[in-house]
Amino acid sequence: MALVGLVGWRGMVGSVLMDRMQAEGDFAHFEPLFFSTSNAGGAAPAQAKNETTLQDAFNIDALKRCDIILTCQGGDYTTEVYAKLRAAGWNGHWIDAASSLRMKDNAVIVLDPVNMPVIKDALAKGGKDWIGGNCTVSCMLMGVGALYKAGLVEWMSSQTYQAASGGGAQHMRELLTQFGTLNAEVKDLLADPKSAILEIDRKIIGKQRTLSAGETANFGVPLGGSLIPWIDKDLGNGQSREEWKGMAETNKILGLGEGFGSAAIPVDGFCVRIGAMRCHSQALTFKLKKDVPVADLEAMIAADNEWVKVVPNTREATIQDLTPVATTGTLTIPVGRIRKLAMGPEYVGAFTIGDQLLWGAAEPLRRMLRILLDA
Ligand SMILES: NC(=O)C1=CN([C@@H]2O[C@H](COP(=O)(O)OP(=O)(O)OC[C@H]3O[C@@H](n4cnc5c(N)ncnc54)[C@H](OP(=O)(O)O)[C@@H]3O)[C@@H](O)[C@H]2O)C=CC1
Ligand SMILES: N[C@@H](CC(=O)OP(=O)(O)O)C(=O)O
Repeated sequence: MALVGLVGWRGMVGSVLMDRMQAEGDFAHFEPLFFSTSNAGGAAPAQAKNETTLQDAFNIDALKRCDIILTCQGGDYTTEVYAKLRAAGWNGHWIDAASSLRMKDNAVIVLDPVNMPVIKDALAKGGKDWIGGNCTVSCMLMGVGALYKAGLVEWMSSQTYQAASGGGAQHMRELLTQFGTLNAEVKDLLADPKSAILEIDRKIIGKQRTLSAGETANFGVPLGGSLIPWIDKDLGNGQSREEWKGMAETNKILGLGEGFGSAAIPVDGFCVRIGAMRCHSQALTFKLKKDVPVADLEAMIAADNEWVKVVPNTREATIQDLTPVATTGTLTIPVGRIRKLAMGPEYVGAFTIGDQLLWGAAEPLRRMLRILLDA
């Protein structure tokens, strides 16, 4: 039975992964070896079989024992360990949630319902590095990948509404703390139905502008009752790194662009942090290569995979089924608001949502592990 090293299993992404692996019976297919960066020698979780002690996640000899390593520990860990491990002669499979290795030539961005042919091709050529995609990109392609697969997309623009969880657990806590502080500021006024709304508004903006450093330590500015139109690093060319990933990763996942000897499809837009908990939403604008009826587009999207769900473009269906609240904790990828735009018959709009800890992070990794184990 393959020995699979699990690193980062108790973090937020790792915990979602462990839950999914448990639910799918994955542990029956391998011998797990649990690692820790902070508690080597401690007790491994209940899923451990023969190896019940936590291994040191920085111990190259311990890591070298594994046939496969799956890490959700983060980019700093990958940067510190991966090269040393390969330099020490380890030739196993490396599955990783972090972005560090994604754009390396020998790495495949894994999203098998969308790019199984790319994965199979790399496997046949001896590929060993399998990296999860950026959460917005993975969720978007799970929703509207059908249009790309059909070769219909001339370009796409995405405007994202990204949840606090994308920053990590502390960001989710900070958002809720801010909401609590704001509510407390106007609690008495809210309880009085005769109080003036502009007085409430004045007190809220006053509080938002004077939140303590501790209450904005993670986002840097207030997010509760506001938004932040910048995610990840400043690339210095007007684009954020999160926005850059949209085109770079979409094309790499699909096996398009320079590295594959074909033209890349332009993808660009703005990435915005909003006060949702763990679902990333996106408003998409497509320029299609030809005029395709909306009903045909809906049918193609609906038939693409078992998780995508076309939401009828009506008010009632949209507000019920096309929200982060409806989507959180599920593998369903709703796609709605599909309609022709005023710019012309080739211009199509759509809105899609995904749980960024499931399809956005843990699920593609879990599935890649099963692909390797079942090969
Ligand atoms: N958050 C996200 O939305 C996404 C994250 N990713 C990638 O996954 C990586 C991990 O993200 P995420 O899971 O959010 O990170 P977390 O901060 O939740 O967990 C990372 C590690 O922190 C350590 N840790 C320290 N204190 C605690 C604690 N109280 N509870 C749990 N773990 C603790 C654990 O390591 P140990 O057990 O060794 O101490 C854990 O594996 C990211 O850096 C990123 O590269 C990818 C896609 C989306
Ligand atoms: N940057 C994403 C989360 C993430 O971890 O992305 P990546 O895996 O591309 O670093 C967000 O903040 O919503």
